[in-house]
This record gives sequence, C-alpha cells and structure tokens, in this order.
Amino acid sequence: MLRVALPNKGALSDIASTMFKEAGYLQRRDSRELVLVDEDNQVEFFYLRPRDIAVYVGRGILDVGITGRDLYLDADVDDDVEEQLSLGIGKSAFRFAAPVGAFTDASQLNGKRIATSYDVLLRHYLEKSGIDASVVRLDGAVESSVRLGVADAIADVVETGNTIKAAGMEIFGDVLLASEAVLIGRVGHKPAGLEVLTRRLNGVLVARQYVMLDYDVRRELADQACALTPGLESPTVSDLANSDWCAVRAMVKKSQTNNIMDELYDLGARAILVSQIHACRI
Ligand SMILES: Nc1ncnc2c1ncn2[C@@H]1O[C@H](COP(=O)(O)OP(=O)(O)OP(=O)(O)O)[C@@H](O)[C@H]1O
Ligand SMILES: O=P(O)(O)OC[C@H]1O[C@H](OP(=O)(O)OP(=O)(O)O)[C@H](O)[C@@H]1O
Ligand SMILES: [Mg+2]
Repeated sequence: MLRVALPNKGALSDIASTMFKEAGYLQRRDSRELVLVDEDNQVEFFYLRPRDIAVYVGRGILDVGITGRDLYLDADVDDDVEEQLSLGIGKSAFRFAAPVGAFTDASQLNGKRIATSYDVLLRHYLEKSGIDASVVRLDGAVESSVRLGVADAIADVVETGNTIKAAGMEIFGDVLLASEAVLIGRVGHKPAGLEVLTRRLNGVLVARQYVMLDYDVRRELADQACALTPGLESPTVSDLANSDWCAVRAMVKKSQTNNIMDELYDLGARAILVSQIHACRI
C-alpha cells in the first residue's frame, strides 16, 4: 500500500484533503482521525503536522506527502526530498517585515535581531546575502515579537498581508521564498501506485484550470475558430445536420473563457456553451 502523509491541521489541511477527495480518494470525516486506510485505492493516509511530513518522507518512512515548500526546505531535508508536483494552492511568500518606516532594505539588518518560525530558511538567506544578524526562533505569532522587545524585525509567511498590517508593520526587502503546497517524495523513490496518484492529482489541477467549450460555426470559418480554441492536442470538429455548419469542442483555460467567447461570437460562432470539467486524465 502507498503510504501518504497529509497535513492534519493548519492552512494546508483542508485544501490537501479536498484535492484528494476530488482525485477519488477516501478522506477522513473527523479531524481527530490520524490514520485512514483507503482499501479500494490501496493508499494509507497519515495525518501529520506539515512541518514533520518532510522528515517522515525524507527518512523513507512514508512514501510521499503534501506540505509547504517553505516547510520542507526549513526542515533541512532537501538532499533527501524532491518535489513531485506543485499544487498551485496554499501560496505564500516568506518575507521580512518591521514597524512602518524602520527599514527599507535587508542590508540594514546587519547587527539586528530577527524573529522567525523558519530559522533554517532565514539563516540560509542571511548567509547567502552576507548579512550578519542574530536569529530569534519563535513558534508562532511572530508579529508580536518586535512590540514585545525580543526582535527588531521579523521574517514570516505572508499571504494577504493583513496580519502584518494589523501589527503596525510593513514588508521590506526581497521575497526570501515563494511557497505553495507541493507533493514531496524521497529522491529516486518510485513506489508502486505513485504514478497513478500523481496522474490523478494532475487531473484535478487541470480540471480546476480548464473548462469545456462547445460552439457551432460556419464550415468556412472553422479554421479561424479552431485557431482561437486549439485545445490541448487539437479541437474536435464534428458534422452538423446542416452541412454549412460544424460543431467544435475544445478545452480552454478558465481565466480566458469570456475573452475567447467574445472573439468566437464576433467571428460568427453561435450556441457557445461552457461546461465544467469534473475530472480528467491528460
Ligand atoms: N495564511 C497563511 N498562514 C499560514 N501559513 C500559510 C498561509 N497560507 C499558506 N500557508 C502555508 O501553510 C504552511 C503552514 O502550515 P501550518 O500548519 O504551520 O499552518 P498554520 O496555519 O500556520 O497552522 P498553525 O498556526 O496551526 O501551526 C506553510 O507552507 C505556509 O506557507
Ligand atoms: O498574510 P496573512 O494572510 O495575514 O497570513 C499570514 C499569517 O498567517 C500565519 O499565522 P497563523 O495564523 O498560522 O499563526 P501563527 O503565526 O501562530 O502560526 C502566518 O504566520 C502569518 O502570521
Ligand atoms: Mg502558523
């Protein structure tokens, strides 16, 4: 059985479970369940802290897991672990922040104290950038550390920026790391069932990104219409009862749907219909 680690709580927990449900796997009903066996799909799920998932996968105890890129890099197991798939969700940026007006650039952090929950990531960045600052490792609520006098600045995960703002702070300097949820595995480890699992997850990603577009167009305009909707391999063009017209079916990016519909309509296409894709294998 494939042994898969999923976040048991926190920002990545629900989004990871939802994705596995959409990929056809059984998921726990109670957030206190720590292990779940999906007999039909031959997968055993272990619900763990996302920070620990990299350790279990890196040591080869579990086959693959979902965690944040920032978390597995901070666990310092990146020699043993590789990203198998980026999931495009749970996005965040690891950034410096300090009280408004205090700093404008990371180089001003020389000799200062920086609080963070991601000390390995921060130390790597400071070393690489030749900044000599002291690192204060905290477990969470890092935004309060400056006000409480334990640090001069912080390095923390920023998503909307609301927490930073509410604490009277602003971000400054480079983005230290752009993170998102990723499927990680042990380097070179390809257990039975992994290929099917990644194909299924990839199917969910594509189904979320694309819609199916159907329309009718006059035959002499079919080539021009197909150029607007090239699909993945090639659009399906079918005969209609009225031989002057044909029907076209193609997948298009969700974000471009309305622009493409407008262009098709201007070209003369009619009966332009959009439908959702629930699942797919590309
Ligand atoms: N708004 C957010 N807040 C925190 N982490 C986020 C956010 N958006 C995405 N993430 C990502 O989620 C992961 C953090 O997971 P974690 O379980 O620590 O979440 P959490 O919400 O901080 O949970 P907890 O505070 O209960 O420990 C990181 O990979 C981080 O980049
Ligand atoms: O940019 P935002 O959308 O405001 O989100 C980022 C905030 O969310 C996380 O905190 P969390 O709630 O996980 O608390 P913690 O710091 O105690 O982990 C993170 O540490 C930031 O504080
Ligand atoms: Mg947190």
